[in-house]
Amino acid sequence: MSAYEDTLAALRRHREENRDFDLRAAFAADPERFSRYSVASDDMLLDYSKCAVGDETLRLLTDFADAAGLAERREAMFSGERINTTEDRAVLHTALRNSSTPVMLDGQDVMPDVEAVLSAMSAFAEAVRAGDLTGATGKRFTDVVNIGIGGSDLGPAMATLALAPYHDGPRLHYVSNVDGAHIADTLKELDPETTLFIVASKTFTTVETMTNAGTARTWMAEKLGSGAVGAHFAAVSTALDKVAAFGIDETRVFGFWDWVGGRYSLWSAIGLPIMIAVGSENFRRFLAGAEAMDRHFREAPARENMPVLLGLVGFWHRAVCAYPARAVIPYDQRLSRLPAYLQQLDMESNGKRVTLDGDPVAIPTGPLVWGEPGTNGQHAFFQLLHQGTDVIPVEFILAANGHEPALKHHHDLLVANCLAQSEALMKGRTLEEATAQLRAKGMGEAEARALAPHRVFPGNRPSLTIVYDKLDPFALGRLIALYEHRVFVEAALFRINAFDQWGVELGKELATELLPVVEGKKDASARDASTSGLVAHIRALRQG
Ligand SMILES: O=P(O)(O)OC[C@H]1O[C@](O)(CO)[C@@H](O)[C@@H]1O
Repeated sequence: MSAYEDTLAALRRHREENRDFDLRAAFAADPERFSRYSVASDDMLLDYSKCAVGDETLRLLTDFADAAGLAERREAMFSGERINTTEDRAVLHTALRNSSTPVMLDGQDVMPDVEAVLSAMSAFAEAVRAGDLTGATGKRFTDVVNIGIGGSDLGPAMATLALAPYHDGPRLHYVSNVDGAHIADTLKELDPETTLFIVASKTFTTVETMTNAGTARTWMAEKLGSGAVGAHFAAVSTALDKVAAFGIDETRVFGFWDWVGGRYSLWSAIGLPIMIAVGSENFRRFLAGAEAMDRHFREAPARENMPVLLGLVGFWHRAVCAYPARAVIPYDQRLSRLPAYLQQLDMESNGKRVTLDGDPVAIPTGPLVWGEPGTNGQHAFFQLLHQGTDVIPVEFILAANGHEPALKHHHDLLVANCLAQSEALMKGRTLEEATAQLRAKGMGEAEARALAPHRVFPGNRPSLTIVYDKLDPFALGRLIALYEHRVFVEAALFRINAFDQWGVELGKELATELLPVVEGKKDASARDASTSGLVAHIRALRQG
């Protein structure tokens, strides 16, 4: 057996031997449990003491990380090796927020290009913000519409909302869905004279984005004349030839590189709408936060390293405890798009079924990631987290301070609720406690015994909590980079390639084949019975 298989077997044995691990007992036995199983860097704290791990678990997990070659793989990423082997690409999103050393790729420093694009973005963004760059009729831009999908949408959309207190530029809108409702509802609110479109697509071939961009171009031409269109469009892409073919002037095109994965691209020119919203200085602070996390990830020893610990605990829950999902619950309304963003980051990266060598994986890989902000989630799905039959580890994210000092009582309630949920998941409520509570309310013995089982919480359910001072641009950059690196750590332990996404291809190919069938230009008889039955039903409804 290899060291990897050996340590995995040891981890599984350890899990079996500790099946009855009880968090309540662990806290009762060890007053130091919180300080032992939490780690801080500046104002950011990661508390994983409410997860069923101990020193031996962490020793085995770090041995496993060594056997999986985590440290070597991390170094390979930072130093520009082509670790995305199925696409033969380097993975260098960390270079986009690097402010110090040269970053070499194939013998060349990529930093001058990175800096040049950042400067061009800043000049463009600041001109839009100041009203120096205007639409065709000379009016300043009041609204910016980003047209993109996946990594060309979710990151900027999430960050724009997260940084709302810093948003002093034009209004931002995000159109992603090919459903015409999305662009129609957006355009309804807009004045073409004061609207700027950014077409954001790494490949500039994505059908949703190209369709929406075409519709936006037609709308603009119909409203202001075709000569006006150029002044109202900019683009972000790695495929500069395709942008030129679409007709966007090269002075309004911001490039990036194939070594930036779509879901890791909000630090690149894909972040242009964020910069227009909050200004280039705040965008630089956002990058600086990510860079601080990069340094921490690269340098801190495993037991003090937040992304490593988050990844080890995530791996423990998924691959050893076999929990199918994890919930990410930001107690921050402005992080309400974070779960959707993390779904792409995590599930498109680690939803893989073969190893780097192409062999079927022997362990479960990336979990289902989902969530909603607290406290809203409490009134929706927390019932299942507390009393459902599956154990779903929860990740709470919380700022100590809000941006509304006049509404401090709201923030106090928010914090109390967040802490209450992790306490409730851990402590639960026994049958005896539930029965006693009902008796104390004056309920008769028979009724109390009948109702008490419904009020039992098993408890002993794992959660971890990330706390920081305030959600400012630096803190957001650090938080996103923390999650990026956690995904990296888990991928290294799963021994999969986190940087390709072949699983999205088949559906795209079939959609291309099905379009003429839906349009009625081709008959559906060659499809399976279900698909052709659905096509027939839809056609009948369309004719009726
Ligand atoms: O930026 P593009 O090339 O339009 O791609 C959008 C998204 O589509 C995907 O390729 C998946 O279909 C994502 O990885 C990517 O972020």
